[in-house]
Amino acid sequence: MTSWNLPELFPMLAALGHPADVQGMDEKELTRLGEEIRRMIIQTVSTTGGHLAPSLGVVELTLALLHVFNPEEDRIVWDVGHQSYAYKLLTGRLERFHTLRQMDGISGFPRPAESPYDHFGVGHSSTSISAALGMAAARDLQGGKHKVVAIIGDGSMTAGLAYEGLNQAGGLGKDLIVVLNDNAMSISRNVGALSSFLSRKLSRRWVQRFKREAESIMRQIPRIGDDIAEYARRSEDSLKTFFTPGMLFEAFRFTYVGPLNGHDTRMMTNVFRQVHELEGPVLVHVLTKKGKGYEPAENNPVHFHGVGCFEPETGAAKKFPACSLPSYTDVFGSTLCQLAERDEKIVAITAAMPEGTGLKRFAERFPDRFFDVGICEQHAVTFAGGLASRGMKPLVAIYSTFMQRSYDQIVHDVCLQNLNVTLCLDRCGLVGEDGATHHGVFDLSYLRHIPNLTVMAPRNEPELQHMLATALAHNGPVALRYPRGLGEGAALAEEPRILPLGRGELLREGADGVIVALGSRVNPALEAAQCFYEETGRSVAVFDARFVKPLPQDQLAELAAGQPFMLTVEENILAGGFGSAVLECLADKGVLGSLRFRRLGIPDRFVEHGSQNALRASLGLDRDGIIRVLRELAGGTEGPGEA
Ligand SMILES: Cc1ncc(C[n+]2csc(CCOP(=O)(O)OP(=O)(O)O)c2C)c(N)n1
Ligand SMILES: CC(=O)[C@@H](O)[C@H](O)COP(=O)(O)O
Ligand SMILES: [Mg+2]
Repeated sequence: MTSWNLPELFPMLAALGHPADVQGMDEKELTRLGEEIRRMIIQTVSTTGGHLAPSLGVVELTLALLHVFNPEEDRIVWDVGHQSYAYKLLTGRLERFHTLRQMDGISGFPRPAESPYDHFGVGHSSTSISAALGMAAARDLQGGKHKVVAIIGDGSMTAGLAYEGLNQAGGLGKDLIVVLNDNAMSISRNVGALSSFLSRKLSRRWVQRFKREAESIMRQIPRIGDDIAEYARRSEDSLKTFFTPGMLFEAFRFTYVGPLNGHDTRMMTNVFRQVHELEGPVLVHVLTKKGKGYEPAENNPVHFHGVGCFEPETGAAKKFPACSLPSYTDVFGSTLCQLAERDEKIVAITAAMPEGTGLKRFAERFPDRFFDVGICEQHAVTFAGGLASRGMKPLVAIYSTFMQRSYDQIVHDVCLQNLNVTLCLDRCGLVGEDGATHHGVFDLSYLRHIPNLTVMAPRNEPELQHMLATALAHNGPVALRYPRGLGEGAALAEEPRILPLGRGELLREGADGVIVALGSRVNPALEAAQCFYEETGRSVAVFDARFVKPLPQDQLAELAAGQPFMLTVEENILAGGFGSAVLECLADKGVLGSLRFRRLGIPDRFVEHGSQNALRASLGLDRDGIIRVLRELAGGTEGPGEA
């Protein structure tokens, strides 16, 4: 794509000198520009992967916003930001758009470090209203006159944080515009009472019938019935207002406008111009279609929510070398179904991500024991606590990065009460192209210090099976973390077994040093030790700790005895992570002695986007990185400390 002749293929996009140029365009030009934007997004994402359907759904909305609001002065905050590709194309990133989500390329989400038009960093949902309100409060304190606009999806409106923002906005009464992009979809079909409320269809027939029946009832009221009926007839439009979603937002003291056709640019620009002059908080409700303008995505918005490379002509996934390996997510999902067949107390909870967490099959097999709570991670954990308090065995499957939202619920509503809740943290470690907002690199540090909680990580597929069985059989809360992507190719176990708690496994003997690895880093450690032996004749032991809590303390103390060095390897931030736990253990046992000790993990900074393998290599967490540290330790040289 770098060789594309942009002026030839995308003349209007290429001619855009400044986002404000959109303001001078007429309806025809905006339509043509929208077609170019769609074509660019489809072509680019077909080779880079990314959030296709969300971005295609807001092309007209983005054009209407930039036709009325000037991102030089006005502040525009996208919620999640996965739908911001059109916005990026219109705000100076056309030339770099082909680097989308690639290492050293532009991010898949708005990032202030990337562009002055990205007014707030997003990626986790439902933050836009709070952030926008903060910007409005700053504006008013600084005597500013610009507008602040948040664009939030109906799925993101299921999170409590959104209502915390609405509530304060209504209380403060500041000028603030919230655009609700309602496509009736989260990643899957949207769930919850709000979703059905928002999508309530006011059929003319239903309203007519309601009016007839209501009128006949009113007229039966003695003496005053006719007057009331007349009054009701005159206030007919309040009937519609009463039944539109407006009443919900008006309860938050927002002026409600809508619902509008979110693909009618002209009409939206007219409405935004009027809204621009309104005072106080305003909510504009637009109805859009996820994947609009690309039939495969319109027909399958779930698949095309976040998609890998595909053939633009058909939407078919681009075939990479046939790979039959199951993903960790697949193994999790199938094993859970196997265990749930024989234990009806097992129930499963997702926060709007049944496909991503591998719970789709469980939902189909055990519909009564499956709960999609919407994008409500905090609620999910406390809801599980409630289930466990009544003897159920709830399992909460939430990506590591999103589980960060549930920290207090894990402490207060699960571990403090020592409840049988299993937390399954998928996407732990470096997730790749989603980048800094999505890497699951903090969970070991935010979990291992919580009393009563067991924390473990599998090195391969059968270990995941055994750990899931162990977790669901354990009396007390358990957290299980595993990476995004394919497994190691280890044969699945016919029958998952219960592991001895707090016991690791020595996988390779050696007296010339020892590597203590965890989860996804165990196999690279084994490969590194073998390469190091072939290179130097030195034999380094490799130990899979399996448990971060309870740590296999006695095994670690025995392992350290007599060894020249110990190296820990984890895909978690070093601060407070697994290596820290091992170091604390050896220090507390007084066995550090003259042992040279090094920790390999994520350094004290946020890691950008790129492929998982490229990121692991850049941080020295792959086989070659581990070999480099073995050479330093064997040579007695102290390395640079944290990578
Ligand atoms: C806190 C949090 N949980 C989960 C996600 C994963 N996620 C990303 S987009 C999305 C659905 C958002 O739905 P909506 O806001 O309606 O946007 P749409 O994709 O429909 O445009 C989810 C669940 C997230 N980004 N943040
Ligand atoms: C935007 C968002 O937060 C999700 O769509 C996320 O990108 C999904 O990640 P996976 O692709 O790992 O399921
Ligand atoms: Mg939606």
